[in-house]
Amino acid sequence: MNKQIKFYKYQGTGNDFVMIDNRDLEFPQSTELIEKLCDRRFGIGGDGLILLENDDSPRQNADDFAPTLKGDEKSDFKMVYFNSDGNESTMCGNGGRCIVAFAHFLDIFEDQTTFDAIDGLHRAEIKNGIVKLKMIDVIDINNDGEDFVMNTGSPHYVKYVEMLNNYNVFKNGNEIRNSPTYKAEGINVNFVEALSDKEIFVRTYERGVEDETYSCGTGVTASALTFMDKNNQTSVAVKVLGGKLKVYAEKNGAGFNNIWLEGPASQVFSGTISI
Ligand SMILES: N[C@@H](CCC[C@H](N)C(=O)O)C(=O)O
Repeated sequence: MNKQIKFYKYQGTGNDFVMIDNRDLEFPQSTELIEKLCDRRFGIGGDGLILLENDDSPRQNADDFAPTLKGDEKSDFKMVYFNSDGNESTMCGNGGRCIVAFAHFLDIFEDQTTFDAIDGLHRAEIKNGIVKLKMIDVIDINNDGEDFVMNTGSPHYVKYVEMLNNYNVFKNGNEIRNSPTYKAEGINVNFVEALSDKEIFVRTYERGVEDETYSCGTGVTASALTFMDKNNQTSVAVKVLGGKLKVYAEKNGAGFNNIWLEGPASQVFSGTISI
């Protein structure tokens, strides 16, 4: 007999996700099923799939993220993220903003929340469809030739280019992602063009999607930090193919802390699918 799965589809600046309320742990998780649900022809379609679950993890390093959480107190929910290739992956910034909008829709919190993700606890707030998400601290920004490499919850490569509108993001992103240094672990590759001293344009080739997406939150964050570092700034506006985001951060030694990613996140449609 076919099983019916209730799903919601969310997007944050065009980075789109199949969202499932899995607080009852009934979702029959498998790589094949998730890949199929994310398929744009045979499934619902999405750059990734996200499970919203109850947070049952013992707290680790909670102080930085949520000083209000003590001992075995729980956060409001847990985010489990999978890329469209069906594999569980590291943090997704736009997915994080979308799950906050989803948890708000489910009445899990009113306007501010703390949730657990693979890279630790995240604070977030929502107002008029705009979600502001606190990202993990970035310890340092490394150089690879003239380019930059860092971890903003997921691994990112940042390269500055000109005429980004006409740039071959798929070809060049795929080449860097599959180069000997990065092939095994994989890396997300961001191409950046400065539009002014207040705004950058970012296009990203995503690991696990193995294609360019309309936006990548952890990639936008990484790109923004390189620009803010160079220009000694505490915020920057970011244009992506799917809309606009903003990043705020404070310099801390070789890295940054108090990093926030802000932008729209919304429900597109919902339904049931038989598997
Ligand atoms: N779209 C994401 C990044 C998702 C994770 C990435 N594909 C990886 O596997 O590292 C974002 O918005 O941050």
